[in-house]
Amino acid sequence: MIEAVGLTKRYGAKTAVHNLSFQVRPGTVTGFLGPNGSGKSTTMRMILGLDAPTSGHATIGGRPFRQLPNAPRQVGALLDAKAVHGGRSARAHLLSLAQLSGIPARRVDEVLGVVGLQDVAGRRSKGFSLGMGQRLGIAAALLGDPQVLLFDEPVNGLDPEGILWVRNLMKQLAAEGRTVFVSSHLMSEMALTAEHLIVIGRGQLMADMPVKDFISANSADFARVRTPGTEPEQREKLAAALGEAGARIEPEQDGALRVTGLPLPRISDLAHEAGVRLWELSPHQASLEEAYMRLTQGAVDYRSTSDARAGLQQAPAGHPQQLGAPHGFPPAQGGPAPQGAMPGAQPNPYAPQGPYAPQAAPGQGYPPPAQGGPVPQGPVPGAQPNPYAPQPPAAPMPPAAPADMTAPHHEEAR
Ligand SMILES: Nc1ncnc2c1ncn2[C@@H]1O[C@H](COP(=O)(O)OP(=O)(O)OP(=O)(O)O)[C@@H](O)[C@H]1O
Repeated sequence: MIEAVGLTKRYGAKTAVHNLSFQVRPGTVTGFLGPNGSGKSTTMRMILGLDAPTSGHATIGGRPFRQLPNAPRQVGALLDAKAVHGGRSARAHLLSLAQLSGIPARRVDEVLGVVGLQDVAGRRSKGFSLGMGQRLGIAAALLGDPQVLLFDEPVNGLDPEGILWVRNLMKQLAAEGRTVFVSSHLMSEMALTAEHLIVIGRGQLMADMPVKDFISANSADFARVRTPGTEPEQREKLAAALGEAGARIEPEQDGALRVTGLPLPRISDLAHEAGVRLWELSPHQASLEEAYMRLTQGAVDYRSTSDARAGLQQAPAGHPQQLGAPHGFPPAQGGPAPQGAMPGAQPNPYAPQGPYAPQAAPGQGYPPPAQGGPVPQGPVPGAQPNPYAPQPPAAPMPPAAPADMTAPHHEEAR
């Protein structure tokens, strides 16, 4: 078993991991999820004794990694697949690791077979593709036939067949009674691989639960309800009526309301009784990916901005060009129709309009999210919405970060 207790890591003013406590049990695959920069690798490095915690501690089988007798036989890890001497062949690399740990040389060929690199075992690893490098890293982790395995983003660079192979390998290792801790930022992949999830955002624990509980807690049915965009008071009135009837209401990014806890006919009746006209009342089910994005939305450090292209692409005279949006479609969030759209293109009649288009601030005017989630937090200063990103619903319940974690982020040299 892996255990973290109050694990905290600060790099100067940057808190990478904050007071993280969890257990990773044997016999199941535990997925370790979080957005980029949320502290997954740092946590794994602390578990493996490669980084010293600022406070708290991590143990494997009750002992800190550095106190484990013959650690490579007990713990295997894939942290950085590129951390290989490129001039060495795959076999030579594994042989050197085996020799350092007193592992018999014949084990090298066994693991090369397990990861499917037997035919390229004599090739220098610097010529390996990303996927081959990942396989070599996994081979190194398996070398000592350890009971505890940590994999940091093991499916990076793998093709679909490779991803399936990793998924089955993880499950098989867990079925053999091993402790398998796998990091990823792909919820969809973890939903297929892991039985238990630990989700972090900005170094803090956001969820620690079986995947099936995460699914049932987060992929509930909901209704989307939209009132005329030109009449904000209608939306307020409806939200109040639904709230009184026990619904949970969250604002969606396009100005609609996401309503859980009431069947559609009841919502319709309540709207009618309140004298509110509806422009939309539709049934939905939150996907797991969406649930994860909602959970971690407020804890995302890196957001892309739209590419203005510095005006480099000048439209030829007579052919006005709309940058950053597909021809003929209105911009996201119901802004004005693009000037110079394709001739004959029609505006989207369903696009949200007017003052409702921008998202209402979470927590303003609506009941707070159920289950006492942490305090909502604003977007990264200066961040622009990515017009190409899937549009998750409005901000749910991101965690309040410690003061020093909200400071503008600069990637520091590692
Ligand atoms: N040696 C270091 N010095 C300074 N800052 C660091 C160092 N290592 C990590 N950090 C910072 O700590 C934060 C957490 O990084 P970490 O690599 O653990 O995140 P992650 O969840 O693994 O990210 P990703 O999914 O992108 O790999 C980041 O902001 C990172 O820049």
